Amino acid sequence: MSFRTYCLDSARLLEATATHVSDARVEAAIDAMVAALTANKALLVCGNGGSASDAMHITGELVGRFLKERRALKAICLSSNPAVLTAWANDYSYETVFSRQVEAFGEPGGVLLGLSTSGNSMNVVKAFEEARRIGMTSIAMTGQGGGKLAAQADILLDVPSRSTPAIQQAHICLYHYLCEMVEARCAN
Ligand SMILES: O=C(CO)[C@@H](O)[C@H](O)[C@H](O)[C@H](O)COP(=O)(O)O
Ligand SMILES: [Zn+2]
Repeated sequence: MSFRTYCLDSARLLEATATHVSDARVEAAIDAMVAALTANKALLVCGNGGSASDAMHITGELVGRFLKERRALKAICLSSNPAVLTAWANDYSYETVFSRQVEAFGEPGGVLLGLSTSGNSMNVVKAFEEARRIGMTSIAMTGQGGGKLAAQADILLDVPSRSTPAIQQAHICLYHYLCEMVEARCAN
């Protein structure tokens, strides 16, 4: 496949995502994030592999800055502390590395944003179970249908594809949009 074809396929998936993921669902995600962050409640973000880097990317935009000068926003990445991840996975289980941190940092009124292209990564699914127990709003960014996360998430943003890298590319577009809108509404 040529790079041109690859780019055109990626563009087609973005177009399909714009149709499949309704503005109403995206607005609901923005509203939940803004409500939490303006109340100084934490936004927790997690994912595995490429989605772990996405979780770091999102929290970097919000703690630091995206496009505007404004106050810091309380966004915490659950995928980026190797001591916590390795100790807990080594002593207990990898399946609970994120739920343990939701227990530590989560609070009623906060938000959990989980990224999983399959929607079936058990550590992300268990983090959503813990978020529900605590009384947090949960947002899942997934591939088509949402997998197991579809039944757990309050708000599902599912990219209509089964290709992990293609879904991740659409996730970047989605979360940059979320960051831009959240930053605009949390400007002061
Ligand atoms: O970045 C990639 C593929 O593009 C991989 O590292 C990928 O994120 C890993 O295989 C993940 O473990 C996949 O997990 P998930 O997206 O199904 O939750
Ligand atoms: Zn990748």
